Amino acid sequence: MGTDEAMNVTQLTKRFGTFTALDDVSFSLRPGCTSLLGENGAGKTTLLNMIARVTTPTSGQIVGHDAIRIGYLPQRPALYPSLTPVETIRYAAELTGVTNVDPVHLLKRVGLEPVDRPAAHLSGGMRQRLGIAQALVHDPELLLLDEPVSALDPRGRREVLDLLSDLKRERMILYSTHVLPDAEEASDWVLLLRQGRLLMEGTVTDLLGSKSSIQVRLFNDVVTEDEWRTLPGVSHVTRSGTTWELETDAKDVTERALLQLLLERGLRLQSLHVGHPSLESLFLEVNA
Ligand SMILES: Nc1ncnc2c1ncn2[C@@H]1O[C@H](COP(=O)(O)OP(=O)(O)OP(=O)(O)O)[C@@H](O)[C@H]1O
Repeated sequence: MGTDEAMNVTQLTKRFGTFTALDDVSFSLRPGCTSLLGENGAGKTTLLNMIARVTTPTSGQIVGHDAIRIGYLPQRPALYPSLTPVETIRYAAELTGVTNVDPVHLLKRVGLEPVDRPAAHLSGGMRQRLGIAQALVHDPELLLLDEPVSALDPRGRREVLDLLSDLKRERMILYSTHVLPDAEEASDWVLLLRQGRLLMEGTVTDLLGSKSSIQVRLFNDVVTEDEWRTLPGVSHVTRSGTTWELETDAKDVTERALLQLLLERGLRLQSLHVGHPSLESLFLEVNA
């Protein structure tokens, strides 16, 4: 293991009967924050469960995870609905045999006031932060989080992603998500899983390459798919409802040509949004 690698996963495979949920996955976990990106059923939970030692691999190994303390926030964290945040932390500390935890301090660390309200009455974002605090009780060196933001509203999502960006300065984090922008937010490194296989790994910039997606909506939907396709830089055109999505590797050139086209045709723009390509088109790219 190199000095920068805290844990090595080697040829990890997990089968459930004849079904292979994780297939020959190898990577090294680095310091900082890594996101595990993949669609539903890609094998994210299966991988996290094995790193957290909840389940054992069918074959392959994980080297280094015995030497580090690991905290795990599962997809559906077990919070006792009737316990207040302080009681929740005290209970988690008792279960893990930790005696020196200051619940109020820990709750403040994750941005929660020690409110006198049972977990059942907290907002989704607050409950998730309480779950994170619970996973931090024994001061783990590696924090594993399974889809920590997917069930949250935009505000809760923002709060938790900001918290991860903050926490990654003091410990390693590995979190799973099926949404590309969530992977981009807090992570320094991304592992891309599909159907149990590790498709690629790298920084978000590596994964995206120079691809952008331009979403365009007109008041009159009169431009044809072929016309969008002939704009310079455009490699892929899809349509959802009245919105066209143009994938391009030269967004400025495409945008200019697009505006020129509208001007020439006297068409009015309803909305234009430049963002990342979808996860699906990333997969197409990798498989090409
Ligand atoms: N105990 C099990 N028995 C049989 N199949 C399982 C079991 N656990 C997971 N699987 C299957 O393994 C595959 C990967 O599941 P996993 O939960 O790891 O995916 P995931 O990427 O976490 O997806 P999600 O976002 O839906 O949680 C799925 O097809 C799932 O149905």
